[in-house]
Amino acid sequence: MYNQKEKSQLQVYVRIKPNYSGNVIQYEMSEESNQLTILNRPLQTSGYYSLNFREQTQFSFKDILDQDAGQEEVYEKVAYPVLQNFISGYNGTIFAYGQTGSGKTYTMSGSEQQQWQFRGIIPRVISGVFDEIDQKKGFDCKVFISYMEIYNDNAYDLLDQTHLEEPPENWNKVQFQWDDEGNIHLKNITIHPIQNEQEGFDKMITGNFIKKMSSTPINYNSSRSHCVFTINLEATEKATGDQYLSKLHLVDLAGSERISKSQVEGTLLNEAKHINKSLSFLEQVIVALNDQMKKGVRIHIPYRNSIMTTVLKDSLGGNCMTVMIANISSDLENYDETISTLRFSQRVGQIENEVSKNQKFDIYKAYKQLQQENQQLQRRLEDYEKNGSQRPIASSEQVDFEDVDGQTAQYVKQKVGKYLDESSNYLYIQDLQEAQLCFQAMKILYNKTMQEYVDELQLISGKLQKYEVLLKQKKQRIKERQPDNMNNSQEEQQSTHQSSQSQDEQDQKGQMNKKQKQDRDKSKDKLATITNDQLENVKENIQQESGQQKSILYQQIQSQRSNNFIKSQNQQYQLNGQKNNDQNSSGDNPLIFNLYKQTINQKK
Ligand SMILES: Nc1ncnc2c1ncn2[C@@H]1O[C@H](COP(=O)(O)OP(=O)(O)OP(=O)(O)O)[C@@H](O)[C@H]1O
Repeated sequence: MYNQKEKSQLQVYVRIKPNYSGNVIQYEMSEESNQLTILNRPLQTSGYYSLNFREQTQFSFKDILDQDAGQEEVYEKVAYPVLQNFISGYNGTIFAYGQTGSGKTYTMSGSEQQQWQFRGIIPRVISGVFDEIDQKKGFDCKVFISYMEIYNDNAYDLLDQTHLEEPPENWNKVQFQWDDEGNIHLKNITIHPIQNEQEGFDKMITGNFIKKMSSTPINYNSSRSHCVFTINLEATEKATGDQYLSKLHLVDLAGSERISKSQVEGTLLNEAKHINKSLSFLEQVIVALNDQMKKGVRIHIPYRNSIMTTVLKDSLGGNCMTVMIANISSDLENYDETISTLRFSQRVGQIENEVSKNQKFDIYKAYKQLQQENQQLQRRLEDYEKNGSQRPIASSEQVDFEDVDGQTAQYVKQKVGKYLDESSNYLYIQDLQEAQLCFQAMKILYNKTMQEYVDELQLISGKLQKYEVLLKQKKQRIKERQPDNMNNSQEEQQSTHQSSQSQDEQDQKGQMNKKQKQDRDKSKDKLATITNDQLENVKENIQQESGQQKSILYQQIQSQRSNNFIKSQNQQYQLNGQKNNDQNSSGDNPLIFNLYKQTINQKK
């Protein structure tokens, strides 16, 4: 999107018409650099454009639309960017240039059979304009259409309904008038407001119909005229009342033709001469513009030599974003014309336009502003004459943001903002009024920043108060827990120690329990996997073991018995005096039973 006053190089696209004949120009395309290289040349060349071996065969473009490029792709790549700028208030031109039959009308209007899917740039732009306007919130938009034909260097209105009844020779010619500043004004052309795309299509169809009616039966299939379909947009910003006016020319030029080759006579010869003449005037304008650019000084550009160059004055070297489509044929028979179109396109591609947004000058607004300024200056002059010095501006003369429009207010605020945040080193002030606004902007910014600081400080102090209360509560709790002397604290320490000890013990216990449980679980798991044979083995082992134990016990009991027996015998002997009691030596002796029990328990 362009900002105010920017350089814009003319953009040139090449579109290659599909060729189904075997005799073709061979070419190569480089996708990265968008270069088209012609690889072969015909054995024999003749006619208008002479070729030699030093002929340029490599050409650069904004983009190459090869034979398979569809109408939608052409619209998206070529027309849509121009349309977007047009909606934003910049002038635009799209023109198709090329030899007869190379596809100019197909590109601009579409298929002659009127198949909707093959519609060209003009109907697509009409739809696009209304789509874009729908998105343009905050603006009131009005769209106007005019349609003009330039035939034999005369211009006619294709939307004048009277032309449907009158023969072309009775039609009013469009008049061109140049003002002192070099602007062109048209007379005898109707400009039609349209509300929607359907009304736009209706105008296009009406214009094409009138054009066809005017064609002689001989040139029925070939457009022998230049056609200029123009859309004007008037966009008014609702908030400010500012108006932007932009115009978009969609131009289908007549085909360049080699007279000797076409061998035409009479009317057709006359037409061909006019077409070639106007195209050569177009070429002269392009050459002059290139010259001007190279030299860097203003030279005369011969716009007035033909009506077509007059109409395209703004589009070539003026305030306009201009795009050219060079339509070429890849038929070897058209080699010279194709090379000629390619050469012409390279010269066009070097032209630079200077584009800017077209804001409508509101004379009433400007008058009011000047009146206000004048009053202020007069008062200051009076004061100066009275006091001999400049007094400060009285508050009644003070201008503030409420007195200026939204755009000015925003501009001043942005300027001051940039100066204060140091993205700009200077603060340029145009007049006293702007100086007042700058100071006010600074005051607003200062107050805003101060308010932000105050808010931040209040937030911090609130947080601090909260922390203070929490701190107090904590201190209080600590105090409450501290009784009169340190003993308590020792006790506290001890109890803490004990509790931590018992805690340790509990932990240990817990861990042991846990371990035991784990072991039990493990054994359970093991038991679950033991087979019957293993169980029998275990049983046998236990039996063997208990047998061994029994015999050990038996031996122990025996020895005990004999000891006891000896002891008791001794006692008996001691008590009864040498009396022998055999009863105490029996196996059912309670002493043996207890010993047995004791041993079993030990074993367990
Ligand atoms: N890209 C294309 N795809 C399919 N058909 C095409 C293409 N370009 C052109 N044609 C067909 O070629 C024929 C000639 O095209 P067109 O009338 O657009 O040429 P022109 O350059 O406008 O000729 P003139 O200068 O005589 O008006 C038409 O029948 C058109 O439908």
